[in-house]
Amino acid sequence: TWGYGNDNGPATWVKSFPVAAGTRQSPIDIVPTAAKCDTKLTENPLTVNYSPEPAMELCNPGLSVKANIKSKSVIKGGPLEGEYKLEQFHLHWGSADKQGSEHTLNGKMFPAELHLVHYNATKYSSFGEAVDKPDGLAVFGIFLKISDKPHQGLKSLTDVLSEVQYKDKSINIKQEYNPVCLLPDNINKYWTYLGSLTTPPLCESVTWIVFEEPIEVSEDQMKAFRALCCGECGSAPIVDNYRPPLPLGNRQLRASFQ
Ligand SMILES: CC(C)NC[C@H](O)COc1ccc(S(N)(=O)=O)cc1
Ligand SMILES: [Zn+2]
Repeated sequence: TWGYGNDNGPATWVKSFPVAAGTRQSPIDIVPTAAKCDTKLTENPLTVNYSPEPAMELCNPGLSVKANIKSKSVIKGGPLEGEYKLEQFHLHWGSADKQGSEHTLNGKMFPAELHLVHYNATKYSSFGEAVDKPDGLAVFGIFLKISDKPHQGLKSLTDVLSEVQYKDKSINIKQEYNPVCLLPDNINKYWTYLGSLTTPPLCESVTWIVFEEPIEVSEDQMKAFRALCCGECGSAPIVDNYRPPLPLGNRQLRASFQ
């Protein structure tokens, strides 16, 4: 099956998923000077209405760590038509701080990138129905950068990652958890473009919203992600689970700010 190794990594995915060679693939390199500032985005602010998730499920599907959301947490506005409902969030990270993010900023990689995955609940009845529709999904991309202080919101997760160290392990976070704690302070500054899932099946169904402001995590929190395993005890660590950027091609990258 697909992965991030030499024999099954991003360059091989096109064999089983021909859309990998499509015209609206993700991630991309974000070049702020090439983005068009669109006042329609500022006039129609992005609004986030997340709710606390009681007993949030955290799992290790083998190539990342993922939290599944049951509560009604929704977003709308900005580039979006209709209301999009939060389905799950997960991360991509590197084996070292110099790499790990999927989107890059003027060619620079961040140590990690957080994805909050939403589906168009106005038009579709489930994530599974929305996942392959051109207006099906909206994903928040949030860069992580290293600071000497741990990220308090992520701490509830990084403190228990050892309990989902192995593939197919899952736990419930006891304390109720509101994913709003993962967002940067300023969500009014973002870039947006039409793209895809960054892993197979690579569906061209995502309106990407990548925030300019990173969230700050500690080196110890990065080490906790890097201690997760791809399989059972003794298997390789989950690291460098990122797809390198694809060409923007004819797409317009829009900015919500000057
Ligand atoms: C075909 C469906 C039902 N299964 C899809 C599978 O869950 C993968 O879903 C996803 C969801 C989000 C992303 S990303 N990195 O672009 O945010 C990638 C794959
Ligand atoms: Zn992702």
